[in-house]
Amino acid sequence: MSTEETEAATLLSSIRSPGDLRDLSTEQLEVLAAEIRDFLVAKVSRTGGHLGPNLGVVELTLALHRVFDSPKDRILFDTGHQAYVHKIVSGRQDGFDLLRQRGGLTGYPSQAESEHDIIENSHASTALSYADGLAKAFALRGEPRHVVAVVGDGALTGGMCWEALNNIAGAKNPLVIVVNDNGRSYSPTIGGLADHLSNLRLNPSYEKVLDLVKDSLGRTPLVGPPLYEVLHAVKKGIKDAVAPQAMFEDLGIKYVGPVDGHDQVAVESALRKAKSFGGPVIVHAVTRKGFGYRPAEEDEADCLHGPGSAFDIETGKLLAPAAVKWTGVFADELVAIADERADIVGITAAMAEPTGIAKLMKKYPERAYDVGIAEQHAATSAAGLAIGGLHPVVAVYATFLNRAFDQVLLDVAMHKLPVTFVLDRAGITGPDGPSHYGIWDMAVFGVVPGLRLAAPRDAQTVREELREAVSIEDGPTIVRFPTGAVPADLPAVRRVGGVDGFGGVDVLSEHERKDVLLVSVGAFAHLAVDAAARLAEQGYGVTVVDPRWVRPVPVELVGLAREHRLVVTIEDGVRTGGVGDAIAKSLRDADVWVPLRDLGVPQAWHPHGTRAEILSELGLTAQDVSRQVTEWVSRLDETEQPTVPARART
Ligand SMILES: Cc1ncc(C[n+]2csc(CCOP(=O)(O)OP(=O)(O)O)c2C)c(N)n1
Ligand SMILES: CC(=O)[C@@H](O)[C@H](O)COP(=O)(O)O
Ligand SMILES: [Mg+2]
Repeated sequence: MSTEETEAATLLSSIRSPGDLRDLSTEQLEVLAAEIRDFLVAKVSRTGGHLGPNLGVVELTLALHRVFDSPKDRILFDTGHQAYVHKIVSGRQDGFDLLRQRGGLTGYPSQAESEHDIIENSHASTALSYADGLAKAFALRGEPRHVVAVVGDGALTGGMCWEALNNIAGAKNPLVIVVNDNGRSYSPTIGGLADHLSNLRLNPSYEKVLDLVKDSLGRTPLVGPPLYEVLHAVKKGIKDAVAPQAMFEDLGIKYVGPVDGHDQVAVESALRKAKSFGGPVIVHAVTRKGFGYRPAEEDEADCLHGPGSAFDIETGKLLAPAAVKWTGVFADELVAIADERADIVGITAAMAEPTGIAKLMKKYPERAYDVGIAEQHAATSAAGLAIGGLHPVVAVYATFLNRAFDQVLLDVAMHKLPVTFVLDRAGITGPDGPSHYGIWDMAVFGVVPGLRLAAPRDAQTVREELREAVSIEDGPTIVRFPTGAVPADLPAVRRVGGVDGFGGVDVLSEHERKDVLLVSVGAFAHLAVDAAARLAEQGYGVTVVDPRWVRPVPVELVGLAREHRLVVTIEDGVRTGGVGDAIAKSLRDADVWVPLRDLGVPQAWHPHGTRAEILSELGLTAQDVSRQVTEWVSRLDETEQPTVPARART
């Protein structure tokens, strides 16, 4: 290893807390930045994670921790997916081998991991609101502590940011907002704000001219520097003409920038200026997502925003073989439907590729809208589209629709509008942890009057239920499915009920005995059929059904329940208020008193890990379900006929 490499290797390993950064020279910081980038690529290429965003904030994060004194000063990261460098410099380098893995580092800030961390919620556009509140608290308590919020240009398209900016400007508390402007969410950031920012960021003419002048003048000692200052003033003039600071400064928020987010000295200088300003101030840092790692810089789709698993360092390509995913099945069927119906349009909240809307956008660009990270707007804009005679399909991750409950309830459902919400990543997702778990939708949206919710079990039912959903014209529909590869198709042995191609309950497996009606929601179908087979080996007869449309509860389930001794439900969602609860209520309302036991996700904050690990820990496996049902049925045997065991009964 060369001396420089030896020094580099010891430099990063010598950083155990942010304080270790403060005495480093500019040259050492350059070496450290390179060392951190190597570290990020080496580690994330093995675990997967948010590589692109973190490569883009190396200098910025080092500058933040050199200018501010965390944790006395509080540094907040919006969304938090770009906090790996923050973790690296705050004593957690050793944890990266288990990044986003069960028992290892989370992929977002974590108060349990460090006193330097605050926001654990990975939902975008929240940091400025936290910052507003923190700054008010420090002001009220008379604590001279700085608050710094790092917010991406994508997150800045979220409505909460503007609610916060309005309050921050009004409160006038000292507060530093760093806009980490890399011009992208996943894909290029959309909207008027993005255009404004990009006008400033991407106007290479005077930037390059200025750099050229700066270099050449620097070599002419007498005339050089003063003339450069004059030119710089000219640039400021140009900047004032196009820069968005007018928008911010009219609000009462000072604007500093734009500053090259990869120029350590420039960033630190801007942050120091902001720190001493004494009021709310925005530092506009222009960065590049994936900076310093060619496969990320050249990745057109999303600059290697978040490879989900290990990838080849040379190419950035995932090592895992490509599988047919739920998302792909949805995307293909959506385009097929759009081919047939001109009224179908798609909406994404800055996640066209991850949700599959990109496929519709590619074929019908005029019929697919990227609204930015703005799920509430997406829902109500969809209401507008529906009123205008179209049938919008809003594709978001299940967890992100939580923030649009009011819009779905009162803007869409109360007006009985034909809007279809496709919720990808529904249920336990895994590596992104509790704020990404899409476990609330069947409970939360299940109470919306007139809303119908479907949970497909395989590719065939995704196609079927998506078509049923877009055929509904008198209210909203939800189609929800989990992350990952879609399982093999599981055809029904028969369908009970259903009218005109809508609804009906699929029987997936049955037995001559009718001990248990096992109601399997969505992707748990294979698990349920497997559990039933295990129970049959013990002599218990299980009928496995897939309700398909789970909210409101299909009436057919009441009749099926009557025929059995016990009803068991299993769902990839919270138990409280979930499908099991709703079915139990339906049985009571129908005076059907068959006992019901519901399996699902307990109402708690569940850790990150793989989807399989977390489901196993929750007892949501075929083996656990069959064991649990055996226990329940045995108890029934005892209460019904204490002396004659079930198996001996003829
Ligand atoms: C409410 C919400 N919607 C969608 C997402 C998914 N998401 C995660 S990161 C990201 C892009 C964020 O872009 P930006 O804020 O510019 O940060 P960058 O990745 O560019 O650093 C999105 C859309 C989210 N985390 N929260
Ligand atoms: C930070 C964020 O919200 C997303 O980038 C998320 O990590 C994507 O998860 P998937 O890997 O399921 O697409
Ligand atoms: Mg961005």
